[in-house]
Amino acid sequence: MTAMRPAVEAKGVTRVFRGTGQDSVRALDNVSVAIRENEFFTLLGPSGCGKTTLLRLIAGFDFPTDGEILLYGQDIAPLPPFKRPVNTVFQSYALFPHMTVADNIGFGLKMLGRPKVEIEARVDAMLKLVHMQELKNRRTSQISGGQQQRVALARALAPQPKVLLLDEPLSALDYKLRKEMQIELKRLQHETGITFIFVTHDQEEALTMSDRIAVMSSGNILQVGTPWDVYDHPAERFVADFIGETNFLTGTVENAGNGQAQVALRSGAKICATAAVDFRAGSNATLMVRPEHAKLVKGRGDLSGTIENIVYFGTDTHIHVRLDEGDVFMVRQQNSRSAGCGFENGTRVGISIGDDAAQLLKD
Ligand SMILES: Nc1ncnc2c1ncn2[C@@H]1O[C@H](COP(=O)(O)OP(=O)(O)OP(=O)(O)O)[C@@H](O)[C@H]1O
Repeated sequence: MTAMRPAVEAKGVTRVFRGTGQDSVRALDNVSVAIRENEFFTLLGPSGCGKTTLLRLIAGFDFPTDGEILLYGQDIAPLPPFKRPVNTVFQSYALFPHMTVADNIGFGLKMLGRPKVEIEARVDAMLKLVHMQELKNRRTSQISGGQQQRVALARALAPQPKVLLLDEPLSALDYKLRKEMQIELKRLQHETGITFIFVTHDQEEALTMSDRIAVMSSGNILQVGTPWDVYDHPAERFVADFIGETNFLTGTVENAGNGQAQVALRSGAKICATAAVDFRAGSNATLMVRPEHAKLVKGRGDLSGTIENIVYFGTDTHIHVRLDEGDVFMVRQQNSRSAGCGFENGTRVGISIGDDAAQLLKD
């Protein structure tokens, strides 16, 4: 099956930046990952976790200290950046302000020495792809940020790379435009069939756009999975905490097996949880419960506490409950037009955690 063939593979890649004297930074630490052909693959993680470093190694702007990068099974170490079937869209766009939109888009093809008629046809096709035909002869200094972003994409796509690397390409755009461009990028990836490797530290952007996400921290990939995998079945606490909002509860595992566990909470309640790895009975455990998977009840629940804060968000309401054990637990309720959330600050409430709501985590 061609769809499963890795387009890009990192095998045991380490990149150490040596500073002056003793200090050195291990930006990537023995990273292995396989990115499939035609995939929208996202590298997600906090600032400094190594996302850009991995992208630069794939592009050929930098070299691994150890390990190798394969493109369709071939080690690409000997290939300089311009010989790799890979192109990059930078955060800054890096357009030429004195050139027209069309000349910017055709620039890479011109550098490759392609014939003029081919360049013109390709530029027209790219203008159509990014819906910019009308602005063909404008200088890029005379178009908006969102339009510049489209030109940068068209320019990177014009030479028909097999892989497109995108380093936080939407971060300079305002919220609405960013949302529009997210949909636009998905459409472009779908229409061109090119493998996209997208870097972001914005978890919402990663969840909405990606086929699969690699969650990174301190030079390591902690989990690779679909948006659903990493949101609903995070393998460890860092992933659960970094993606979306979540509640953590501590308890003791009573029995576990076959991906399930029963955990006794400090409140005395017993909760059934899914478990990505095996846990031994008697061990201490951290449970994760997403705020939308818990329910406030007026009587007794699995947990009990007092409402401390109610925050209205339009589509939903976040209700913060101070548990009797001391921590704050957040419940998210969807709003309806006809009624408020039905609770008030200072009210004693129970929190009910459904059978399928909790996940046991590795710390
Ligand atoms: N040329 C360099 N020399 C020394 N250290 C570097 C160099 N480039 C990156 N680093 C360090 O390597 C680590 C990873 O950096 P990288 O740029 O890959 O992170 P990132 O996840 O892309 O972060 P951001 O989201 O802030 O762009 C950081 O600690 C960074 O300071």
